[in-house]
Amino acid sequence: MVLAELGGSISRALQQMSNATIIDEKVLNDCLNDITRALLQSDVQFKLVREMQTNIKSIVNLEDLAAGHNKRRIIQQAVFNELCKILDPGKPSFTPKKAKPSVVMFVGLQGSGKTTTCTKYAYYHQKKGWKPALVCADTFRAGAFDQLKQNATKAKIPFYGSYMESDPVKIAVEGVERFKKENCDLIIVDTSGRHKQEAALFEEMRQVSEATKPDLVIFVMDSSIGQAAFDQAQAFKQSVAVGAVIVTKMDGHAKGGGALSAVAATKSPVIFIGTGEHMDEFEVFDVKPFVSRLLGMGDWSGFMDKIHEVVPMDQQPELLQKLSEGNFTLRIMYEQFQNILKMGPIGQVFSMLPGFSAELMPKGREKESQAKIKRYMTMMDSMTNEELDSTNPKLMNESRVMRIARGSGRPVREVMEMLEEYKRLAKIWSKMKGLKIPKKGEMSALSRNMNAQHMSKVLPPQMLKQIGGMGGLQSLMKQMGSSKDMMGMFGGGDK
Ligand SMILES: Nc1nc2c(ncn2[C@@H]2O[C@H](COP(=O)(O)OP(=O)(O)OP(=O)(O)O)[C@@H](O)[C@H]2O)c(=O)[nH]1
Repeated sequence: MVLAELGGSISRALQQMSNATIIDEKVLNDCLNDITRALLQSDVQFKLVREMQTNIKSIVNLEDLAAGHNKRRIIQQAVFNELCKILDPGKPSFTPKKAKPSVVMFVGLQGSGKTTTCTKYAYYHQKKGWKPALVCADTFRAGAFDQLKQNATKAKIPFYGSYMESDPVKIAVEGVERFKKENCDLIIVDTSGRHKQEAALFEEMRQVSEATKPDLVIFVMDSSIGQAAFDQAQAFKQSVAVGAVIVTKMDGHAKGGGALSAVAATKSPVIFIGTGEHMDEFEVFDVKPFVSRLLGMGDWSGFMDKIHEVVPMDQQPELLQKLSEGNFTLRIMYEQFQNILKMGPIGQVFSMLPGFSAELMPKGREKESQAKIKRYMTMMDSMTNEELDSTNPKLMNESRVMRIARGSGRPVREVMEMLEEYKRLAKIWSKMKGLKIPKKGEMSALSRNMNAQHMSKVLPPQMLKQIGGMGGLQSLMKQMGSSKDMMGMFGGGDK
């Protein structure tokens, strides 16, 4: 996401300043001007940037800098604090409680990603043991109900809506009542959008809100709207009691700075960000780790959380067993691809570690490899169970390859390429053969080394070099304390 570029620009400005032999007012001003420019280019509202610049200048004491204190740290800390201040409205949003019915209403312009986000929000909670339900009160856009129905069905979430009824208030009330009776604890109401802010939209929102009395109204904003973010967020806040913000499409070319403006305009926190079209491309938004990452200061807890979140713990012992027997099948490859996709581009995950920035992965490459993984998965979707579970490379004869190519609509060349990739991975994983499976809490040095060895083959060479080669990787993994977490990244574990 382009916010990484903002982080890079700020880091460069700080670096340039700390390279200067004498820090005088001019050097400090140049540094702050560079930071200001970077923020404006990322669509942070002009007024906010101005305020921030003034605040930093009043906090940073030139004498401290001249006295040889760590200049970079002092300014970085001031920038960190100011960015956190903008993103933290000072009070948390309403948090629904499990097993107690809450109504959450979603509002936003058409195309902001509202309907998709409703389902992502429901799915996120469902995975955590909630009983969510979706109500489609969007009677304005033809096809809105079908879209919600499709998403909800895929995620196995109960839904309510109507093809005949044109009154959104009536549908919203009926849906909320029904799901309250069914003991759902998170009732999500998707409302209509319009292409632009207009009176009819705001009036409809007010009516739905009055009739359903939501515990929380979430404003969904497309991160690519740029400098318009502040005014748009403010307009919604003036019509309904917006209590939280979700910023979508943070994976795209959006500059993302609009998130800061939306918080300032609504005085409500960003609670999640959307990072893709898929159901699980949705991340909890935490101010400090986010800003920390932005400034290249690392986000240790985010890294751990991400890994824990994507690794299906219940699958780990079974998987490790198969690997220790040397059985790396296409199905296992498919499941690992699923993990990688859930985790986000690997470079993005590594950017959460101190000292690693998203710039480490050549820009654009992560997307490319993600798209390739998705293509491979499409081809594997056309395979039979026998093919997916076999460890016999000879099974994949010409006619099978042709059939898979036809079934998935991909060229034969790509199927061959995917099978080559499988062979490459199978070779790497074959090193796990004979690995003694440690009992819970008994992660041995041997398995730790195996992990480091395995990781060294999977990491892009330039990343491995940056870590300090094999030795660096091993000590990094030791520092992380639990090698289980690193194992988990590739689907293994020490259960
Ligand atoms: N890349 C990316 N696309 C997203 C994200 N969230 C939503 N989208 C896409 O944005 C488009 C619009 O999303 P919808 O959910 O239909 O938008 P909406 O705001 O509900 O639109 P209306 O129902 O017409 O008001 C769809 O193609 C979604 O797949 C995201 O986080 N990243």
